[in-house]
Amino acid sequence: METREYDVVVIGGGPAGENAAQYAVEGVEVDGRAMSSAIIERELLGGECSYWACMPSKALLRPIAVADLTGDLDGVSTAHVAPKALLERRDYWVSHYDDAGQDTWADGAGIAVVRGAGRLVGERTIRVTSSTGDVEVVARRAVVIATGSEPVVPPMYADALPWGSRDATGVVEVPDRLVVVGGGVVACEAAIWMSALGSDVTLVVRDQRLLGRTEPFAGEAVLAGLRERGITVHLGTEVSDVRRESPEATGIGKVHGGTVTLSTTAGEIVADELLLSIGRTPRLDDLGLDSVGLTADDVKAGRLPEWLHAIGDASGGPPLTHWGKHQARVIGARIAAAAAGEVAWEPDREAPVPQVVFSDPEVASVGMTEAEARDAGHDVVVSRVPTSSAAGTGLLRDTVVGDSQIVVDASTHLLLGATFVGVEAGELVHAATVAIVGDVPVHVLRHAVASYPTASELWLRLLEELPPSFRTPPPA
Ligand SMILES: Cc1cc2nc3c(=O)[nH]c(=O)nc-3n(C[C@H](O)[C@H](O)[C@H](O)COP(=O)(O)OP(=O)(O)OC[C@H]3O[C@@H](n4cnc5c(N)ncnc54)[C@H](O)[C@@H]3O)c2cc1C
Ligand SMILES: NC(=O)c1ccc[n+]([C@@H]2O[C@H](COP(=O)([O-])OP(=O)(O)OC[C@H]3O[C@@H](n4cnc5c(N)ncnc54)[C@H](O)[C@@H]3O)[C@@H](O)[C@H]2O)c1
Repeated sequence: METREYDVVVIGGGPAGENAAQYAVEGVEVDGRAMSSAIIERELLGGECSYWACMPSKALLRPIAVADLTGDLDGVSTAHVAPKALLERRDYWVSHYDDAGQDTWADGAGIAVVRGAGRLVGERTIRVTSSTGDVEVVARRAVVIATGSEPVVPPMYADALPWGSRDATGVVEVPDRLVVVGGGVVACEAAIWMSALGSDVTLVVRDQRLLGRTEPFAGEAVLAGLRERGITVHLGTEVSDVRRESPEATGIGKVHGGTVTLSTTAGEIVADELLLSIGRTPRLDDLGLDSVGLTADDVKAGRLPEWLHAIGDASGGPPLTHWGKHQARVIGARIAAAAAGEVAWEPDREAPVPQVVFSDPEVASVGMTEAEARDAGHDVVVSRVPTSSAAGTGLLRDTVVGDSQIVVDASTHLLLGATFVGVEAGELVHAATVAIVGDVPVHVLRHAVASYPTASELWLRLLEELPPSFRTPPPA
């Protein structure tokens, strides 16, 4: 069998893996020789994010948001979604499911791409299996696991061949009636584009609220937004049985057989397709972890030998592209520094994780919710204002919905968390991320002047709503 050797070998070419392969070796020379890296990829280079997750979902949601906006702005004619053109836009943004562009990028960055499924067979050694035969790939210095995650499908659902997120983002046949199980991020985003494409959408949510990890007021605003679109949402509803007439694996985005019937605590729900979106789990099976004496739990807990690293969804951390890419930069710098006999500089604590949900209204958050901050023992002060309450936000639409909130530590005046709901939420949250990472107390943040009339002036409103004692440093 052919053996190839590189300094760094990354299993999985999603956004996390690609960044790790680049950062671990870029500009690094050891013993007068440039460091080398390889990515092992069994599907499309670019990963879930590029073809079946972030890119297609956002490509579908943006025109819908723009059409909605024109319906809510005097002085402009209302635009309407054109389903065929919307799917063509999706196809453009996923490069028609062709990864030639990513191949060109890897080539330009000097990263080797080994096609096939990678499996550890010993320390720093990976067997890559493909239709053209097996190759052994050896890492001189480090192996990075970046194999992503896959949707959770409990046995009760498996025989019905439900849609997963790949089917929703890759939709080809629009079912007349779509039932979505789950009330998280995928459900709240996919319900919007499936409804805009013409499906009659029903959400079945086990919890009493949507987007359970965010502030309750955010989930309430998204619930109202979905219902306003004519989407039915059953909260606090358990599914006890799933039946489907003639299930058939017809392919991604096509209807997978006959009528689906769900028995639920809200009654029987009949639909033409079922989208199951109840979370994802790290993809660590079939990776040969046992060959090096490890289990999936070791990977998720970070109990790894010094030559092995895990990043992105596979690491069990927050399953978000930007977080995986951040981990890749940190791990990449560690590998590069170690090769040079140095230790990479890192801040003394982990960065807060921001997330933007591209629902309607949009929800963006970073750091702790109020409840999480109190549970962690902080004495907190909270400021919440309507997102419409700055001139800059008010001007953006005729109807600005949602609230925005900051959570502040009462003794240090440091920001612990922030949540924005509504227009420009995804852009407004970055200032909060910067303030948290930079330890900027709110009495200093007041002096970061936002231009009038921009959405960022909402920060002024949030800071003004804090008690006056938060305008000067806390007593020593
Ligand atoms: C519908 C949807 C929308 C999303 N939208 C957003 C968003 O807007 N913003 C955001 O931040 N996040 C979003 N996410 C999450 C985001 O997609 C993931 O966090 C991200 O893709 C994780 O990147 P990764 O590199 O860790 O893994 P992946 O992107 O899953 O890539 C892993 C790669 O590893 C390959 N692989 C796996 N096993 C092997 C093996 N044994 N050998 C070789 N190759 C292997 C796979 O083929 C894949 O290409 C979304 C997720 C979904 C489902
Ligand atoms: N804009 C974005 O950043 C974005 C968009 C889509 C997905 N994602 C990522 O993808 C991940 C997966 O998304 P998701 O929506 O599948 O998961 P999620 O964790 O966001 O939501 C899962 C939902 O399913 C429910 N649930 C869990 N187990 C259940 C069960 N057995 N029966 C019924 N309901 C159950 C939960 O209560 C929750 O409502 C997210 O964690 C997110 O990080 C991010």
